[in-house]
Order: sequence, then structure tokens, then C-alpha cells
Amino acid sequence: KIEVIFSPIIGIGMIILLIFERWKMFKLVCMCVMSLTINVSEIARFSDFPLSKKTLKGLQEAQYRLVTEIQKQTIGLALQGKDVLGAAKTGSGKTLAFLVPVLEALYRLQWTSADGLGVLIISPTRELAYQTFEVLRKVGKNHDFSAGLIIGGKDLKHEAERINNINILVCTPGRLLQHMDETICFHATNLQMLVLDEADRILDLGFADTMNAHSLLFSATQTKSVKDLARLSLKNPEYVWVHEKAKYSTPATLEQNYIVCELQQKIIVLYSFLRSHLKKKSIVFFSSCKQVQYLYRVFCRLRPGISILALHGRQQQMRRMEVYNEFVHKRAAVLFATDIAARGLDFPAVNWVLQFDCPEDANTYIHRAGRTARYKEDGEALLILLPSEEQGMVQQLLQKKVPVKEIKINPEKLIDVQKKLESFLAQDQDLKERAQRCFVSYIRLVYLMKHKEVFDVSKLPIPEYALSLGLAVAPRVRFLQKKEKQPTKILSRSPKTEETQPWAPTLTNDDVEEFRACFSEKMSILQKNGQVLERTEYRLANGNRDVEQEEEEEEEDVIEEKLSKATGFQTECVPKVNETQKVKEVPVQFLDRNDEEEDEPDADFLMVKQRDVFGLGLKENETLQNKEPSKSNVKKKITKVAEAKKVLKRNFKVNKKITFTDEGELIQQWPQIQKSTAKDVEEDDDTGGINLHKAKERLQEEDKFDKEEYRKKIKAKHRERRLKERQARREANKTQAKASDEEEAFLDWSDDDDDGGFDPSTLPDPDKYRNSEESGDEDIQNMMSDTKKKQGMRKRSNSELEEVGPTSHHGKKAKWETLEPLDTGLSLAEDEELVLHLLRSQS
Ligand SMILES: Nc1ncnc2c1ncn2[C@@H]1O[C@H](COP(=O)(O)OP(=O)(O)OP(=O)(O)O)[C@@H](O)[C@H]1O
Repeated sequence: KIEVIFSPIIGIGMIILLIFERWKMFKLVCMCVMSLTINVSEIARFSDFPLSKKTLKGLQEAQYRLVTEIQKQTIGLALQGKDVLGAAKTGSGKTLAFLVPVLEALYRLQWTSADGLGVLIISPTRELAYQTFEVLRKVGKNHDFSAGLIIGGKDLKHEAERINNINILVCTPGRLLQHMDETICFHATNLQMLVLDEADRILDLGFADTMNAHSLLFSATQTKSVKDLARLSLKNPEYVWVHEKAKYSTPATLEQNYIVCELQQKIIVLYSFLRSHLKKKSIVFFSSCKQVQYLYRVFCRLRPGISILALHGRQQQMRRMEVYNEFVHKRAAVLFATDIAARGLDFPAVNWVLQFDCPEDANTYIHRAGRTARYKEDGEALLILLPSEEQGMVQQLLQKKVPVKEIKINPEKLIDVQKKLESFLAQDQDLKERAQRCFVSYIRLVYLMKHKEVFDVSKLPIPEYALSLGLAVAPRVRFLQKKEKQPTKILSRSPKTEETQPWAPTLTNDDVEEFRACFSEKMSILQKNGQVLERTEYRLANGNRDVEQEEEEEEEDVIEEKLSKATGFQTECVPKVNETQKVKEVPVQFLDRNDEEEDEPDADFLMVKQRDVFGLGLKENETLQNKEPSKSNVKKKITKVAEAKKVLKRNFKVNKKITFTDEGELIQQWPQIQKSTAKDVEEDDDTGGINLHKAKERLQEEDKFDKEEYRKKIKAKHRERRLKERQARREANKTQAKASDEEEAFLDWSDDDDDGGFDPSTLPDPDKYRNSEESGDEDIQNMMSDTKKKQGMRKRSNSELEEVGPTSHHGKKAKWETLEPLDTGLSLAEDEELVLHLLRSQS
């Protein structure tokens, strides 16, 4: 070190700076030189590092004076310009361990807003990015750099306008890639430092191998992928694993216990726990957001006496932030959360972390439990395990140096709430549906977990679990039903397949490659010191979406997407004939799919999982794909004709409307039933194709038939109208007769062409006429002339009759009081004959 300090070049350089009074530059060179001489063992405070006054001031104002172990070991290395891979227990101060070097790096380069983006900090979740940004603002407030927070859920355009003026960018990976994709002016050609916070998580989520900028990687847990990344892409990296030799991998101030209870008891245990910790601040972790959504609502209704909050990836961004801030400021509250809150979040003074569902693995356990007992504070963690999970999980935890002890629940303290839940669901359909979704999502997740020695779906008490959620009947879980039917095939699952496809058993290497290719170009824009960096690759499972969203949905939507690709693969594959027995039900399930889809939105996904249930490994399928199609197993193409036939078979009548009278008689049918004489003929004809000649004849027949029907209808209509008119005339006539006190004959001539002739019912009663004492010749003449008019079929209106009326009386009274129509039962000609005969006999 002394050699370095007094090396002639540096010495001469510094003298020159002094001569020309370049104090600022002189100071910077001094700081750089001092960085090279840092002796970690002598560092106790931030001020022991050669830091800028602005950074030191910010740290002091935020009450940060003493350094933690990880800060002590990493800040010096980073100041020397080294790539660092840091790991330390939860709550040990990793955030400052990278933020201080970030500020110092730009300060030493005299970075200005004109220089653009200098540092990129990537966090796996929005909340963590936000939290880091807040600490950066606090500590770096005396610097002149601009800093920006770019996370999902906000207006991309708005961000795009500002992104170019940002020197330090804190972001989530999904949003970053979105800007790389869509924001034309966004570039990172001047990037000096790249920080991956919770690096193992980011890599889990799909970031690929190489990060060729000056990089700092931090996490509480080390995974193989992080080490590989460091080995491959960090430049002479310094590994700082401060607690590597510690007895335990979790904070010493953290008290950790677990209880074993049956699945159907868990809600009761949680409720009873909350009731006995009303003055505490707790976080309860669940494995899916559907569980959080349902149980949050139910617990709010149960009114345990403490405020409950919920945080999960399906919430609106604003709501997420509200909940985050609310929980930060609460003294006593319970936060129901998914694993989006598991990493990095620094809620102050959390007393308890309760893991309602067994975590995916020991690392997840460590991060969840680490939300309490942060930076010298105390805290307690309680893990709830099912009897079937106990052995496997405890073993994993002990291997990871997590000291957990079993404790027992006091049965007397348990408060049963199942009946209450049942009554809530009986009143609220929405809540019931949520309960069903919660149920299915839990079962599905257990089924998907990679550690089968811990998670065994066949050991779950399904009906009892449904009851404990308040559901009288367990919702149908298709893959479970099929699994039960195929017990031998489950056993045939190849262990190799499980190993290579931990989360998504049907995800192929091709899928992974596809994701990789999708983002492989993105990071190639990162340049350092004018040099284009080697192409770096990102694998992000879900395109432009934020990683934190994926975090939430990884157990559901993302995997579903991937698996649905595999569905296509599966449906197309054809099993070997000699393997038909083994897989014969698979294509049938796919054919049945449509029936199931409405009931179960996740049917696709479940179906795909079914494939694994039957023990079809990837390789097996690859070979199967090349085989000859076997008729019995080929998926039949469903044509429209086939579908129509199916409908016909079931005797469905579409758009049928039947109307009844109040008495229950059928009055109308829709569509109207068309009668046709030609119909039967057609049905008998079983020759193929269309016989045009016959068809034409048949149509003509139909046409005739239609015309006939139409004519009948018109006739009926006219008859009805005439009767009405007649009735009206009679009424009018009666009134007139009364008024004038005169007798008059009243005849109505049918004018209806369609009627087919004279209506005899309108004739006066001949007997009455005969008996009448007085009868005028003119009347008869009138009648006769009118009878003749009838031949011309001209309609006469009532008014015409009225005009005719007076001329027919001549003061003589014809007593034709009865005007009832007479039905002689004779034909028209006979009626006329009769009338003439009567007239003659009269005369
Ligand atoms: N030097 C320090 N002096 C006082 N408090 C500190 C110091 N460094 C960190 N802290 C406090 O310790 C807490 C935990 O810090 P931080 O969030 O950085 O931990 P972490 O190691 O990143 O945790 P995790 O692994 O959960 O992400 C914070 O509240 C922070 O303010």
C-alpha cells in the first residue's frame, strides 16, 4: 500500500494538482488513494471510510453512524472499484452496503445530470424498490444527482419523458425491460454500476448469466445461480459472506418455533393467535394471493379486535403502496401477505412473523422470518406445519442452519370459528366463490411444489379442509379426481423429470430457450467506457411484466402460461401403441375439456398437470411425438357438422318460445311450426347429394302450401272484420229504429271476393216477412235491385244504406224487428231460388 501511495506517478500527479490549486481534484485523488489503503479491522463508523462530506452528512442525519459487518466489509471493496458479491443475514444492513458505494462512485466521477444514467439498482418487488429509493433519498439528499423510481403500475409515457435525466435508477426488472423495449431514448451506455438486490431472487425470476457492468450483488441467501453468475460475469469478484461461519443463518435475536396442526385446524389456530396478540405487530404469510384475498375478508368480518391489512400482487399499485405505508406506521396490526412481502421489506418493529402455509423451501422461510428481528431488534417467528410436512421441512431448515423448535398449542385457547364462516358464506355468494378459489389454489400449489418429501397432496384432508373454509361441499379439483383414478401411474413418475423441472414439471428446455431468446438482445445496449459490452442475456419469464407481479402470480398465471404451451405439445403428441394403456386417458381428458372449462377456469392448467400425474416425462413425450399416430388416441377434430349433430341428438330446440293463455292453453309458438306436405317425401329419399329437380318440385309444393295458408288467414281476418261491422250496423240500426219508430229492412251484402258468395244468414226471416201485415212494393224492389248489385260484389257502406233506408219505407211499417241472420243451410243458387219463390208467392 505504501508503495502505491508513494508511487512516483501518483506523487507527481498530486504535486501538479497542488501547484495548480485544483483542490477538488486533489481531494478526489486523495480519497481514491485512501480507499486503496482501507483496513477493514479499523473501521467502526462510516466516518472511518474515505467518504464524501455529502454522503457522511446524509448518513449522520439519518442516524447511521456505526457500520454493520456487511457494510464494513463491502463498502471499502466497492470504493476500490471491485465487483462484490455480498451475503449477510436478514436485517443486517445490506441496503446501505450498496447505496453508499453508489453515491461515492458517481461523486468521484463528478457525475452530472448531463451524463445520464450512471447506476442501475434492480429490486425484485415494487415495494422493495420503493423502500430502497426512500433510503437513497434520505442518505443522498445532499448530493446533486437525480434519482428515479421506475416500477410497474404507473404511466409508462410519463416515466419515459423523465428517464433520460436520471442518474441513479431504482427499478423492477420487468419495468426496466419494458423501457428498454419501448422507450426510444432510453440508453445505458454510460452505466458505471449495476446493483442486483436480492440477486438470487432476480435470477430465479429469469435474469440470465452475464452482468458485465461493475456489479454489486446482495442477498441474505446464497444460491448456486448467484455463485455461477458471480463466477461467470463479475470481474475478479470479491465474495463477502459475513455470516458464512456463523452457527445459524438467521439473526440471533430471532426466536423461532413451529407447531404441527391439521390443515382443517389452521384457520382456528390463526384466529386464536390473533386474539391473543392484539397489541402486537405481525405478518402472516400465505402461499397464494387467493388465500390472502379470501382470508383477509373473512377475518375482517370476524372482527378479531386488531386491524388487518392485506398485501398481494393482485392489488392495484396505489393500494399496495397505501397498505405498505399504513403497516409501516401502525403500532399494532396484522398484515396478511404473500411472498411479495417476504424479501427485503423493512417494516419497523414487527413482533411476529407467522407462516400460515409451509414455505416453498428453507430460503423462503429465512426471508419470511427475517421480516422481524431486524438490526438488533428482537422478534419471533412461528411456522405452522401439517403432520405430513413436518419431517421434510424441519430437516431442510436444520440443514440451512435454522434453529427451530417445536411448541404445542394449548387446545383450551382455541376459538372455533368454522360455523361463523359457514354462515358468512351462506349469506354472501361472492365470499363463497372466493372461498372456493382459495381452496383450489391451495391444493394446486401443494401439488406443484417441488419438494415432494414435504408437500404431498394425497395426504391432505380435502373435505375437512373445505369445511374449515366454511364450504359445505369441497369444490371439484379435476386433477385430484383423475389422480385418484390413476394411482399406479403416479408412481411411475420419473425422479429425473422432477429434478430438472422443479416448479413446472412440463416446462421444456425449449420454453426456457424461448424466454431467453426473447430478451437476449436487450442488455447488449449496456456499454461501459464507450466499449460495447458483450451480449448479456436476460430470461424473464413474462415479457414486460414486473417481476413483483410474477412473484405473486408465479404459482398461478405465469406457470399456467408456460404450461399451457406444454398443453399444446401434449395434445399433439401421440403415444406409442404399446404405451396406449399407460396414457390412454390423456387424450380423452383433452377432448372433455370444453365441458369443464366453464366450471373451472383453470381447467387447462390442471389438465397439463395431469400429464405429470400420469408419469409422462419430457423425454418420453419427445419419443412419443415421432411415433405413428394410433387411431384410438388421435384427438378427433370436432367439425361444425358434428357439433350440430350432437345438438340435434340431444333434442335441443334453439330460440323456442311458447306462450300460454291464463288458462294454460298454448296460443303461440316461436318459431312457428311449418307444416309441409313435401317433408315426408324428403325424409324418405336417402340418395346422396341434392336432387335439384325434386328440390324445385318440393319448393313449388311448399309455395302452394304457403299461399293456401296465407289465403286462409286473410279470409279469417276479413270474416272477423265483417262480423264486427255487421254487429255495429245492427246496433246503429236498432237505435235508429227506436228513434224514428219506423220499421225498416236491413240487409247487408257481402262484398267479399274471398268469401265465395252471398251470406244467407243476412236474409230476413221469410216467415216473419210473410206474417207481416204491411209490406211495401218498393221495399221488395229495393231488395231485388240490391240483390242484383251483389253480382258486382260492390261494397256498400253503412252510410249508403242509411241513404237508401228512408226511400224504402214510404210511411209503411214493415215489422222486421228480428234481424238475426238466417242460416238456410242451402247453397247460394238455392237461396236465390227460394227468395224468388217467396217473392212470387207473395205477389
Ligand atoms: N449502520 C446502521 N446503523 C443503524 N441502523 C442500520 C444500519 N444499517 C442498517 N440499519 C437499519 O437496519 C435495518 C435493516 O437494514 P436493511 O434493510 O438494509 O437490511 P437487509 O440486510 O437489507 O435485510 P434483508 O436481508 O431483509 O433485505 C434498517 O431498518 C436499517 O435502517
